[in-house]
Amino acid sequence: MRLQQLVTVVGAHAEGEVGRVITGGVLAPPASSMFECQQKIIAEQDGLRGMLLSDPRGSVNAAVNLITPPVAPDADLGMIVIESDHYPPMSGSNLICTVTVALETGMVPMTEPVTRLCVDTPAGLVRVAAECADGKCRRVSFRNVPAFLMHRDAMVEVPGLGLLTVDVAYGGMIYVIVSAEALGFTLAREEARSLVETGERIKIAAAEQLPSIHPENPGIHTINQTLFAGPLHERDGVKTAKNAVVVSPGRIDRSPCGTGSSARMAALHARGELAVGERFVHSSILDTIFECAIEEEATVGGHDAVVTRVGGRAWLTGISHYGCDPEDPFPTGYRLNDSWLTC
Ligand SMILES: O=C(O)[C@H]1NCC[C@@H]1O
Repeated sequence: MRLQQLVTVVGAHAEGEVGRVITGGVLAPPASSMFECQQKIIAEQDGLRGMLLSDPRGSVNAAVNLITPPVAPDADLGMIVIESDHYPPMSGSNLICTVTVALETGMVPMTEPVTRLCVDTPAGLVRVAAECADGKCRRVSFRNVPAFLMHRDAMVEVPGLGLLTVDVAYGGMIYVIVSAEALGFTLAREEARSLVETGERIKIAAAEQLPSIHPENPGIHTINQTLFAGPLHERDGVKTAKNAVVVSPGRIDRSPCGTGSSARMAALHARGELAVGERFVHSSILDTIFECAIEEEATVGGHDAVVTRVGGRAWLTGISHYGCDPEDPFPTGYRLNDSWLTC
């Protein structure tokens, strides 16, 4: 066996969404912030994304996360999220996987019944409470970076769909939020392919027509995911909604989407539909749930914002070692769009 770089990856999923975690074989570059660390990885080590998230070693249906030393002095670990087409500043399902893997493999000491950690991400510091028992991390909840609306009731012309009314909100990455009902979707599993095709079209049109830049970090810009929002219901006194987020190049987030949940809460709060302290149960296309709430109001670059908490569970699925034979013709992988849809 001749492998040029041996990368150790622990498999995990959060409420159905695969978020693998690199625990060895990759050194993060030195940087003065996690955002700079992310930018250096994009510039210098992007081959890792191709190698781990494309055929023949991986798949576009997963994300991988690199655990790094933190840059901020009061953080416990750093996290760089690598998705198939994008490096998001933050990701809820990936954070839940990363924390669960870090605790269950002993990279970070576990304290029962609750381990409190601060994770340094390109979006900022995220404080985490991990409920642990008998060596198992049972639930991870995190206080996300502030979420806010960037465009409210904006109009987007989408080829084949006409003029749509959408919101754009930031929850750790930038979402175009569209009513699922208005487009005839119930968010059932059988709709996955059609949701992906429609969602990618909406994302491309909205990204072009609704420029969106984070007011405090202009490096965070451009809509990169579509969130189909199901109707808000109240069940047993608790606000709840289903959603489906389309992750490029074209698949549905299997989890309820942590950053999308924060973005949705910002939009609901702006309309007076979700108050500070009120519970919000967000469910996925698989009917798995994230328990959410708005903890407090905030402001970001003059925008009204909310600080949200999102919680869910993750499970480890295995440990793999990946590498590349020096004669392998596909060192950074390849893609064929037979397994997803491209517009
Ligand atoms: O939970 C989240 O925030 C995400 N899950 C996959 C797509 C987003 O990164």
